[in-house]
Amino acid sequence: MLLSPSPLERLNRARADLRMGLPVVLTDGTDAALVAASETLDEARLAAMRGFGTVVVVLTAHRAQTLKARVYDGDLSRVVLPAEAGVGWIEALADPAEDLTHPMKGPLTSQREGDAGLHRAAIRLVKSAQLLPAAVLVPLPAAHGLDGLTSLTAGETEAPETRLDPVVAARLPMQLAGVGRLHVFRPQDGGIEHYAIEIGRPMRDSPVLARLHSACFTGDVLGSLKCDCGPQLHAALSAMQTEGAGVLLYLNQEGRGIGLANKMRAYSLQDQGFDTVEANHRLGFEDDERDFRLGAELLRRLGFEQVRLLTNNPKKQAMLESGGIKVTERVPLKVGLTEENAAYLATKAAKSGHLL
Ligand SMILES: Nc1nc2c(ncn2[C@@H]2O[C@H](COP(=O)(O)OP(=O)(O)OP(=O)(O)O)[C@@H](O)[C@H]2O)c(=O)[nH]1
Ligand SMILES: [Zn+2]
Repeated sequence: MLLSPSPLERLNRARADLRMGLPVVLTDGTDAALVAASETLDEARLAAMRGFGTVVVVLTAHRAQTLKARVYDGDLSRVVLPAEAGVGWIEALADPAEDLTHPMKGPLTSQREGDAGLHRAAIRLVKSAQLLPAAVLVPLPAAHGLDGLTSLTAGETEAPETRLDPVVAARLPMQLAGVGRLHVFRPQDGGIEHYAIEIGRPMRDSPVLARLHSACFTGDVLGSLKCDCGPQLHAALSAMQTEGAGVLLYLNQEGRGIGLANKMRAYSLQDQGFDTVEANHRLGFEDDERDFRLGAELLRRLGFEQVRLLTNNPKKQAMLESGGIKVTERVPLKVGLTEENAAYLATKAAKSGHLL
């Protein structure tokens, strides 16, 4: 029917459902399962899920290793929910906040038999909802229909490259960069908007000075000393002002794509002595969960094919190039070193390939 939601629309609906604590149905042709996010599931819905059979908590291998749970599926582990365990137990499994003060007790039993395809899709889904990467899953009898719940196939949880549509652009005079134009772009999947700021009147037929800046509420807005984002943002705007032209993409990928709530969880772990990469792993994330295809798509939409990229991150350059944008030059952006962020910057250089 013309009015029914497309796979992409159902994907975005599923993310909203999980954030509300509502389970969704995942299928893969032969099997089906009910999936909820560990972080938002309540006791009543957990009890209803138990009615279908053995419930498992799906953890990423990173998180499972921290908890010493066995990993039989490569990148993830399916931990069986004990009969007496409730949502508090699930939360302790998912959230490392209390790992040191209240270590998980008792051996964790991981499932070994059967296929983990739906479990993998479940992790992908909760991550893309910017929740803790731990899902609660129970197999459903194949023919079981659950009215009103959003249903997706495992394949549909893999977000295709997001198309972005221009919404509006308007003139913006700025302290550091002079007069520019701010463009707002909206992803077709209904996700969060991203911004592009054109400084001056950049030409389309020569490489433009460009910055792809990932949102950092703490650094950009609050002037946090834990990272270098604020000074980098300001230095990029100033460089574009000096040059008379440039384009700054402000991508809403807070916390290298894990969202502010998870970034603050990572900061708590950093206060316990873990570095920025270890903290992401303890939470169950990869070092960097950003999708830089977005930047290439935005530049193309604005008519830019070649850039001189302000960055210290060679991966950004590589991703842009694989997205079809020619990077004629990498322009280093080394500003904002403080006593508080020296270790953070050193870790990025040692573990994430950033150039010092
Ligand atoms: N997960 C996590 N994210 C962080 C932490 N500190 C900063 N961030 C995020 O890291 C991202 C940094 O973005 P950028 O400065 O654009 O990228 P970059 O990889 O540092 O590369 P550059 O172009 O060299 O700056 C932002 O999304 C910040 O919110 C942290 O300790 N943990
Ligand atoms: Zn920052």
